[in-house]
Amino acid sequence: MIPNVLTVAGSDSGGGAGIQADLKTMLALGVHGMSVVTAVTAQNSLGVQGAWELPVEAVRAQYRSVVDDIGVQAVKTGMLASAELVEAVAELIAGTNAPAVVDPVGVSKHGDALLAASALDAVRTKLLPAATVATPNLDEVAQIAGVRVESEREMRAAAAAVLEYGPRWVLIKGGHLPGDAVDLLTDGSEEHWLRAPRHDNRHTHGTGCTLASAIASGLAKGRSVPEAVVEAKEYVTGAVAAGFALGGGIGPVDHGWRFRTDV
Ligand SMILES: Nc1ncnc2c1ncn2[C@@H]1O[C@H](COP(=O)(O)OP(=O)(O)OP(=O)(O)O)[C@@H](O)[C@H]1O
Ligand SMILES: Cc1ncc(COP(=O)(O)O)c(N)n1
Repeated sequence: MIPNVLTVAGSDSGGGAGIQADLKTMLALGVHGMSVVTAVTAQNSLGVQGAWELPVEAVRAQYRSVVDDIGVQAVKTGMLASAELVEAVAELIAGTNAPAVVDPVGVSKHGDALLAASALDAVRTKLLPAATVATPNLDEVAQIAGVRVESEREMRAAAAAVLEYGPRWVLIKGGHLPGDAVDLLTDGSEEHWLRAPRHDNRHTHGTGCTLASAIASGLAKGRSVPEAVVEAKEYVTGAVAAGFALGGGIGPVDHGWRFRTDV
């Protein structure tokens, strides 16, 4: 049986992040990808030119259509845009009997806001408690938990601060620190450090979405959280290494890097 994985996220018209990155990752990792669109962005390699949220009713209806008939073995959330959408999605995933990977997307790589400041409280009190794994980057940790991380050592305190909000596991992504690309996975008792060489490639659009979707795909296949995260890290590291130029700015990671034999 092919496991079903659902992404609840925003559309990136440029195809590098959001829903598009999620579905490509799911295909590459051998699961059936499905989507609930929360917002539509006009986006390319230069930034986000516009964003439009969907009504809560449209988000709920998409979710129910998928879960009630097809069923899901894992859910991933990304851009949720507003407090109203965060609350609705948190309630939906809390009521679904499947692991949830929550990527608390705050701003794009170019600094465009993808979440209203007024939604942060709902992220802390509703969304994070419903997460099996939360995957904040360092900017999101600062926004959500008020903890600034400037060195690998400080990632431990950041993880503890995020775990206070109730996710079962947290993966602190250290992609924005200099040096190796180091992430910390912990549930408060086990600690797993994931280290990969930093690829000196500016075409890294979509790393966060890709990593979270890869984790959800692994969980849907029945992997444990640490196993799914190790495999997802390998996948995203290869995708960053193969990232390619597109447009005039930051190009996407290559979701198809494992399939390429002809370029
Ligand atoms: N240059 C790089 N080389 C190798 N791995 C990287 C690089 N940049 C990021 N990563 C890895 O990619 C994953 C995503 O981390 P990152 O901190 O970039 O997430 P993000 O900030 O949510 O993504 P984005 O910056 O695209 O919004 C992590 O596993 C991180 O270590
Ligand atoms: C619609 C949408 N969702 C998420 C991101 C962040 O992308 P990432 O953190 O993977 O680079 C984005 N740029 N656009």
